[in-house]
Amino acid sequence: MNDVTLRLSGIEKTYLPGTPGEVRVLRGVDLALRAGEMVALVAPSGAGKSTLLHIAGLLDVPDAGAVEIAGQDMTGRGDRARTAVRRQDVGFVYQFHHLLPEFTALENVTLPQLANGVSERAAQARAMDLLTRVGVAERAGHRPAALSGGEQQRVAFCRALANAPRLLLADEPTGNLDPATSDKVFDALLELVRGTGLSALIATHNMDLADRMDRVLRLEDGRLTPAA
Ligand SMILES: Nc1ncnc2c1ncn2[C@@H]1O[C@H](COP(=O)(O)OP(=O)(O)OP(=O)(O)O)[C@@H](O)[C@H]1O
Repeated sequence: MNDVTLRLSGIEKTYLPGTPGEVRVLRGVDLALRAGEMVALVAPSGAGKSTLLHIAGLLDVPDAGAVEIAGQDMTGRGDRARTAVRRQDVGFVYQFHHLLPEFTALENVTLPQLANGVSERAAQARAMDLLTRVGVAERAGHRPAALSGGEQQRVAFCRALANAPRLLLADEPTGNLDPATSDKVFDALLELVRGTGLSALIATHNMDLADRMDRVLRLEDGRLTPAA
């Protein structure tokens, strides 16, 4: 079905199988994320949300089950195909910004586009547009160290969306910010996402943010269930 951006079917993952340290993290995870849908992922610490986001974003492979992105079944696909789909269709944001420290905000949002073959002029124009929409245009020439935590995360969102991916995966994207800043940074994300048809799976401990998304799913005992 074309309106499903991310489909996970029967995903299983065990670390250190067959050893005393064995951890069965995912035990049959199913998910269908529709185009334009924003879903919150809540989970107790250590429940496996990072593992799940890495598998969904093609950074890791499951032991069993299938990952489909924009209708493409990635099962058994080689590194090149996985990297190509990841670069084009997936954007990541983490708790800490992971921006390149020696480059300005504008360059951090421009560079991923150049890697995808966009001309420098077009890439810079798109980067400025994204930075403007999240309210950090006047900081475009600054390096990450000269930005506040909230500004750094705004730039990180712009970078994640620079190549207009279909899927955004975020792991506690406002987790290191105070509640008021966290709220504003989340507003900035909604501003970027609105009307684009982008689907997002956003892990958060913040239930106020979770409740602002279309659905809330809980990862517990290796499975996803709708949160009460
Ligand atoms: N490479 C690994 N080898 C062995 N065990 C691992 C590995 N990666 C993760 N684990 C274990 O798997 C479980 C899930 O890890 P994961 O990082 O996915 O959890 P999480 O829900 O993101 O946790 P947190 O919210 O604390 O960041 C944890 O018990 C962790 O210790």
